[in-house]
Amino acid sequence: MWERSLVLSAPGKVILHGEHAVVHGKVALAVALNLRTFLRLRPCAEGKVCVRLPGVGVVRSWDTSSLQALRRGVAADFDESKSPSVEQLHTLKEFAGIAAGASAPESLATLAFLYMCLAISAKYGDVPNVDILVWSELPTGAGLGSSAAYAVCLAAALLTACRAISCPLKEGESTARWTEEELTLINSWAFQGERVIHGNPSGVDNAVGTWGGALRYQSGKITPLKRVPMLRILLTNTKVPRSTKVLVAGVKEKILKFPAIMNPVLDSIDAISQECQSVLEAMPANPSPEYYPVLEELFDINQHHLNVIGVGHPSLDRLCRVTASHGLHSKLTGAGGGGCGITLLRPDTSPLAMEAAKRDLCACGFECWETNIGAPGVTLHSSSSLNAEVLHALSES
Ligand SMILES: Nc1ncnc2c1ncn2[C@@H]1O[C@H](COP(=O)(O)OP(=O)(O)OP(=O)(O)O)[C@@H](O)[C@H]1O
Ligand SMILES: C[C@@](O)(CCO)CC(=O)[O-]
Ligand SMILES: [Mg+2]
Repeated sequence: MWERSLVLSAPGKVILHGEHAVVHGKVALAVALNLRTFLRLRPCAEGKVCVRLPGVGVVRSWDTSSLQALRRGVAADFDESKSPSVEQLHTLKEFAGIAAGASAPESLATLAFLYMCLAISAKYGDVPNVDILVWSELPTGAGLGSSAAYAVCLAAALLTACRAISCPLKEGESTARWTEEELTLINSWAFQGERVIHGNPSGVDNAVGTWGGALRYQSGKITPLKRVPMLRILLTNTKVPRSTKVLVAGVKEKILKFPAIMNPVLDSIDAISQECQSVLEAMPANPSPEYYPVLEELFDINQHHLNVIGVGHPSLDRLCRVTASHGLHSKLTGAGGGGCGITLLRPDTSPLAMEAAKRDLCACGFECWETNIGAPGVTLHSSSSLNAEVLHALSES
């Protein structure tokens, strides 16, 4: 029986370099964003599991006993190292009334919840009677890792409710984080949730959502960057919807069709990530403008490569043209095909030039904002540490 009320959160991410190539074993550099997904976990007294996901319009509840029965029917061998099987997902879809090929946000979010709830509780005990509310500052499906932040929050909440990990927030503390070992477990289960949503994720997004900061990621190996300078980044959401799952599948198809053409492009993206890492680690904390031409050129080259592998979009071309007219360099971030782009701001970019660029981007119907990067990973919060907007969103019942 779960008795406490908890709030936890995980950050979204920005990929500086290496999106898509990272799915094929290349290096990616990613940083946590100061926009987060929040989850409130409360006991649900009447033998029920309740889930509210206002971001994707889901309000569902199930009897705990029916989930226990479903769990026995799906398979007993759930593990954080095992991918969800086609048969398991098929059974869960039938149970939740989700059509076979459904890929709508609410269907994927419900399926990921059901899978993680059954799999985690099968490994660590009974399905807990919990009431879960998820609210996010992140736009959904825009390249900022909303699926991973959601999966990391679910993994942390469900593992805590099943007592597979501790509840480290002490009386009087405003925030707390889990141990490295517990974070590793949260990350592994979040990866399974990402698999339900994405099909074939690399794991970079859930790693950043779990550990935060700035990371180099390659084939499951997570290395925090030695030193990250204060980078100013303008984030622009083109608001063109797209699905990471579809884009990742499209790149795979292109590689299979033209291996001799596509593999060198992926190798070049890998080299860009490595070059960028060397430059970042050599930069002082408050870098002077002379470091920027290389970073800008790497943005330009990678943006061309991402177009070559088929994940560009006319809206992203426009974003790059608009910022270039103000002397600024941009690339898409995340899966592409629309969604968000990032623009590197130089220390000597004048406030006037930035305002002019923002005005022109907004005139295209885009939304933009300057971001802080390197936010903390998954975190437990006391209610008193939450700002008014988050408290308001989480007090909806
Ligand atoms: N706040 C949320 N509540 C419930 N489900 C969410 C939430 N945020 C994201 N999701 C799930 O994640 C899906 C979006 O994932 P997708 O990977 O396509 O985009 P993204 O993670 O925002 O971008 P990227 O993977 O390129 O960084 C949604 O369709 C939904 O199923
Ligand atoms: C496109 C991709 O590389 C990043 C999505 O944020 C997919 C992944 O790594 O899982
Ligand atoms: Mg995603």
